[in-house]
Amino acid sequence: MPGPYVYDAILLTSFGGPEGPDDVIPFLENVLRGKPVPRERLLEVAEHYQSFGGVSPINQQCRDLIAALEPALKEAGVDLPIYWGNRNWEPMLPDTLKQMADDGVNRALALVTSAYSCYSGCRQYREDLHRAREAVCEGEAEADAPAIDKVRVWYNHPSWIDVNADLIRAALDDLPAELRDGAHVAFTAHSIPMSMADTSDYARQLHETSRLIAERLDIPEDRWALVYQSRSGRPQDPWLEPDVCDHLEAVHAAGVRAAVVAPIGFISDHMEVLYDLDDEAKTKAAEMGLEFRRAGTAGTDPRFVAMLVELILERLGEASEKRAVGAFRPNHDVCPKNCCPNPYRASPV
Ligand SMILES: CC1=C(CCC(=O)O)c2cc3nc(cc4[nH]c(cc5[nH]c(cc1n2)c(C)c5CCC(=O)O)c(CCC(=O)O)c4C)C(CCC(=O)O)=C3C
Ligand SMILES: [Fe+2]
Repeated sequence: MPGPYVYDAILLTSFGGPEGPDDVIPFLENVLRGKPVPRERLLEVAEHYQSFGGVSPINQQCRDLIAALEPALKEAGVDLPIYWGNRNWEPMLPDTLKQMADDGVNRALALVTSAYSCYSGCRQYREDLHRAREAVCEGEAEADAPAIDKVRVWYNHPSWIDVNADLIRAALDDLPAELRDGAHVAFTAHSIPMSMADTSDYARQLHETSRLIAERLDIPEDRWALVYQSRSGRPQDPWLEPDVCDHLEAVHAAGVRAAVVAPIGFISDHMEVLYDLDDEAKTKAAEMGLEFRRAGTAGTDPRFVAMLVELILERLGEASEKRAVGAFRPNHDVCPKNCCPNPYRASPV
């Protein structure tokens, strides 16, 4: 077996989702605990999940990703176990960390399923990991819980650009030939409150990813835009805009006849993609007579999986370089103190 490495396990760290109708409300209560989000919004989103039988696609997507990652890691000569823990639903991170501690894991590398930096996608996961370690120790010496580092965000990794560009190309090619050349591309990501956006690189990174993909596909600046979806929170709190549906209405009014919506903010077809895009945005486009295609997500695309292996190899000291394209350097491995601050309260990490 190769090694020994600094790490003795990989930890897929994700959001979690309900796996049946009875899970939906407790899951949403976990997501929104302590968050300034009205109960009406919770109940509205519960209906989105219930319309899919109360089952979120995300947990199966995590299982599929692990099934793809395991052989790819072995192929690269890395024989490390992959554990899996979530923020909001089983398997919950404290249970996973307990298992890891029982198995004798000393130091693990967390693969967080978020390509961009903000409190939700970065520090909140680090807080979750911190609390999970505390739960494992339960008053005993903290040394009993595995130490955990996190891989860098990959918004500007060449493979992330390649995979998403190909998915968008396929959606464009699926449009009627006479509409293809004038088609508009709307890159979308989860909206976040301005209080979170102003203190992170989220919008800057998303813009860079969008720009790099548009450049790759030869889409001129006036034919693409970065927009947001799935706004939550209180109506009076400002969130990142424009909303994808408002944007589709605006480009349609300006004469656009076909649009591709590309959910670059998500690594797989999460509930937000299935509901807010495949249902809401698509319906809106149909009402207006706008030809609409939704580009796919990375999922278990072999190039995406290979990129994740590469990010792991970087941290094992086995990659020849840290690859990044465009105007910015590869993002940091270790988050500085002021990285993605908690906009709601003081952070324990
Ligand atoms: C930036 C970001 C990502 C991308 C980075 C990452 O992947 O982490 C993301 C991913 C996801 N968000 C998800 C689900 C939800 N997000 C919610 C609420 C919120 N998301 C926020 C931001 C983000 N969310 C924010 C600022 C809120 C408001 C409350 C708060 O400040 O935390 C709510 C509550 C209901 C609502 O209000 O919409 C739900 C159910 C799922 C699972 C989907 C599935 O089941 O397939 C995934 C992958
Ligand atoms: Fe979310």
